Amino acid sequence: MTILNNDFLALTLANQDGIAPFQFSFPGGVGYVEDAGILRLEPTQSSATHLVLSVGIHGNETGPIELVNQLVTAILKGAISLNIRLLVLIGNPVAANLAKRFCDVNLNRLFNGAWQEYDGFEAKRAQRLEQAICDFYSITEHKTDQIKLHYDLHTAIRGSVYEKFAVYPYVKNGVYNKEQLAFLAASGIDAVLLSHQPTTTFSYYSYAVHDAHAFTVELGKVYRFGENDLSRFADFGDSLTLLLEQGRLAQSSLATLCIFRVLDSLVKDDDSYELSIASDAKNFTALEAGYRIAHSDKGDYYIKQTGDAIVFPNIKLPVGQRAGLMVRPAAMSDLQLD
Ligand SMILES: O=C(O)CCC(=O)N[C@@H](CCC(=O)O)C(=O)O
Ligand SMILES: [Zn+2]
Repeated sequence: MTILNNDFLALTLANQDGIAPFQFSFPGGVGYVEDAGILRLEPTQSSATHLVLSVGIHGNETGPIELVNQLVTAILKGAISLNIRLLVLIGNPVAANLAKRFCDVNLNRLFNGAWQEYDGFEAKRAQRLEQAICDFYSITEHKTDQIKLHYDLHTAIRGSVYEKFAVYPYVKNGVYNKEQLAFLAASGIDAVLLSHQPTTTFSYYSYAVHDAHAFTVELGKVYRFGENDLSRFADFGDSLTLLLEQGRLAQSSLATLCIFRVLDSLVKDDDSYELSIASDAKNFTALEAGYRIAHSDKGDYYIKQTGDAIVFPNIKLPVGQRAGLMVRPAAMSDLQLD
């Protein structure tokens, strides 16, 4: 069996509930479709670099899905010669077919085993995706000098002052990887948010459980399939192509990266919860000290310092979930880098 027209996305969307595993060859390696939206590509030459590219963890975030599907097609046709191990995950094909962020529960809150507390499609899917990553990285066990990477690609619901940005999952020693930051800078990323606590996101899972260099990467704003301007992701696509072909991380000066530390996670604590932010206000809009950004019958949240900003404001979610992140600009020179 092969992937018709080398179009892994079409195969995935046509088989959203599952697919019998099959193997095929492509110029330069062997491919394994392991399940719906789960594709492993093994180059002929063994490699110490193990890259996970996940897209569509939120079904309506279609731009990165189209970008990665193009890269996969190019590999399968031989237009990109693959020299590292690659696992491609199209996270939520059911929601993608419905043009929805998720069906039952936000998939990107279910990792690190949190799926065990939920029912429904996404809970099963989070378990399946964790298993796919475990299997993929298992080859690195008892080997030295292995490079485990996971870029979880998203697009944001609103526009952003910094169009492309990354979330650096919480790192327990507070030391950030210079090579990864330089890779993000070279890939057209404008800003990086340093998380302040462990979470149940996909990128945090890969960092915490597998010790991978893992990031949530926001490549712009949400659009429907066919409406994305992929030229806006060209820098990221070029960096990925270099990595796939040569196993090298593109590098640029860190000077172009704006750094933000996450101060607080705003949590929707009651049905009465409101955020005082215009529906068209962009992520990273700076706010004045003392401004009441959140209010509910249970309490308020006031901006602590002028210049603090909100990212991912959203109250269309269940009580108990994250309604936004409060962030504060930081200087790159204040970061501990290795
Ligand atoms: O624009 C929004 O409000 C959400 C965009 C999105 O899906 N972001 C991720 C970030 C994950 C992280 O914090 O690492 C999410 O909310 O799951
Ligand atoms: Zn997302």
